Amino acid sequence: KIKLDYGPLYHGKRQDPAMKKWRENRFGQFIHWGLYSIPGGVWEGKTYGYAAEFLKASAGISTERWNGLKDEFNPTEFNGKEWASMAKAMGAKYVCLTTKHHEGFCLWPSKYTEFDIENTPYQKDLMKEFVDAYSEAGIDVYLYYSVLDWYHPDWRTKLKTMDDVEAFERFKTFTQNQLVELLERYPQVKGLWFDGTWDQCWKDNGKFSYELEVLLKEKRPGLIVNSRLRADDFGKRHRDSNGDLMGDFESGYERRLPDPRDTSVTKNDWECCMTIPENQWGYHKDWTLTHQKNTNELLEMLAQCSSQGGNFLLNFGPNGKGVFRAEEKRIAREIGEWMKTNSAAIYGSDYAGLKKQDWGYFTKNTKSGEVYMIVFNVPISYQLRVELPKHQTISKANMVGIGQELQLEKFDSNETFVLLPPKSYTSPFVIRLELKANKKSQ
Ligand SMILES: Cc1ccc([C@@H]2N[C@@H](C)[C@@H](O)[C@H]2O)cc1
Repeated sequence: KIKLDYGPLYHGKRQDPAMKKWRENRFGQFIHWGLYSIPGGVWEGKTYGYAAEFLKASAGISTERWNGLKDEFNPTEFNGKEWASMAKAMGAKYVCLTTKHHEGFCLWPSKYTEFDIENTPYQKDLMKEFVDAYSEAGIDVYLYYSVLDWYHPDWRTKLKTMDDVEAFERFKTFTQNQLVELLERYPQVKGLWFDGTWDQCWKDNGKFSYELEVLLKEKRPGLIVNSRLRADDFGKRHRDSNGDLMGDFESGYERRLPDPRDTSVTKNDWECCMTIPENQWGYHKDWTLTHQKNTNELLEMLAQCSSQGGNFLLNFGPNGKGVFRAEEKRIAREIGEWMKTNSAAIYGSDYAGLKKQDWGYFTKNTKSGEVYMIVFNVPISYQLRVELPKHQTISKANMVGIGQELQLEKFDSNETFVLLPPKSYTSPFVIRLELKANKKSQ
């Protein structure tokens, strides 16, 4: 092992109540909202297909023109309670909102910059309304914060000269001040979701990132931070120079999932963040440009994450007025419908320690020990062939919701056919299993 002064604060999975709640939550809502939400990927009549939150770059917009968007930011239709009730109905147990994305615009009134909500026609502390509404709805609030800041004069991607180093020292102080300010202004916040830490400037500041994690966790005991905050002594990120995770959960799965058979991911807590279109985090006016994931596709991702001991953070991008798209509202409603019947297989679930098979995903409820099959692929034989470890067999199988008991047919020493009534299955369903030890004699 390489000796590190600025590696992880601890090893393994945290077992304190705050982290256990994070783990039980399993399903969260990501929200990207900022000045980029106003143009929505269209500039001077031209539509740009790349991620809408990068429109400044894709359309080659000058900094002053882009920053001028703050004088148009007036989300009069924003209603925190409405947002929170949509998320509640969807079944999200936590939410993560962009307080400041790479553009540097702050959705809260910050003492440390004038590029914030206070200096817009809207003026009000939108973040407070948001945090209060979601907290009152019983949804844990996390805050996304981009270290990368296109607006701030002291931001540097790499530190080439002494001038750069001095500027970046000021930038580090600014960053720390803003983060402490967020924790002080919004005491309900459970954690911070860092982004924009891939540049050399940050890799050269592993010590600072370590001290920042210590400081923030002292300020807010139980605070949860993602793996993107940290760099180690040698500039390694997410995992240190020994391959050990830094931060409280691995957050490198962005718009992608691990291989469903990869059991190594179960060693740490981890989260996949996902867009509904192929690659739009901020609001984009035209979702027809790329594939839009449908509800069953998203439910499969949620099920896979739970089956491998990870969380699923599904992104929504409200427009500049604070309104979600019709597609997003429909998907939220449809996911919520499914969760009403099947959430026992998701909330409080974890890796079941069973082999992944083609019909779908196993999960296990850590409290009850209940084992579930979340089925996405019904074979044309209508027989689910279920393989368990040698010493285990299925004694009972019930469809969750309707409760119907399914016929079982033992096969070989450790396989069971679960027989499905032959009919059309148009959405994923959950089977609750009762397992029993195999009699040694057979
Ligand atoms: C190359 C690249 C940089 C930043 C991102 C940001 N991370 C996601 C979580 C979004 O915030 C996206 O804008 C995506 C791709």
